[in-house]
Amino acid sequence: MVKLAPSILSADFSKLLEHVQEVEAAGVEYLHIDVMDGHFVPNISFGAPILKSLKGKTNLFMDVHLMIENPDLYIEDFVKAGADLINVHIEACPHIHRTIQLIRSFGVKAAVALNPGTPLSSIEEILPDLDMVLIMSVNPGFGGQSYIDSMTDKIKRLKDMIQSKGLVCDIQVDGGIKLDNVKAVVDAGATVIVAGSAIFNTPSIDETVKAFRKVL
Ligand SMILES: O=C(CO)[C@@H](O)[C@H](O)COP(=O)(O)O
Repeated sequence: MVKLAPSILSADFSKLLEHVQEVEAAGVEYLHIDVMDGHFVPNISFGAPILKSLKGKTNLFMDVHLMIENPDLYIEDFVKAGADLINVHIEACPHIHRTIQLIRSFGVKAAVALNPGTPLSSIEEILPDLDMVLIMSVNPGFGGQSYIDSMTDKIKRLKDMIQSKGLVCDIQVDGGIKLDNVKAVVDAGATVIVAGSAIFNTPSIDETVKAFRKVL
């Protein structure tokens, strides 16, 4: 089954717990935590204390997307704060094998994200060590951008790469996903869908999640 991962970047932070409880009650599987440092991406979001504040208040799987430089320095903090999966950008990790081992040493799942302009070949060697690959379908930094159409073919090629190696690895897609394009993204091979503005900037989170579920 395709999993849904609402990105709290688009939530109203003054009602964060309420919003998290709403998406959980609506039946999503993951909570996508977008961490931005103002260096790797041109925006600052929040750090581990926000994740820690949700610890014990939700049973959602905590999917932490680190859009930061030097992620190795912060991985332990995010695990202690409640991360179930840590996702680092290949562009921010010169020693990606070591970074993946570091993530695994804390007993959580490991994923790597690729910016739209980064080729799939950059993760070929590390693919057997990953639980998930994130294809960014917008340039990271902001919610509410438009899906880059050429990413659909990239998702298909990643699916072929995973299958040809006989691996089991989730494909997450993030950026510009709406009710009207999510089916094409899933048909291409996505198994985990991130949606921020499409879920949180709607009159009814519950109805929107149900509408996504109907398409997935
Ligand atoms: O990581 C990012 C942006 O950098 C995403 O997770 C966005 O937050 C998704 O938002 P929408 O495009 O769905 O509004």
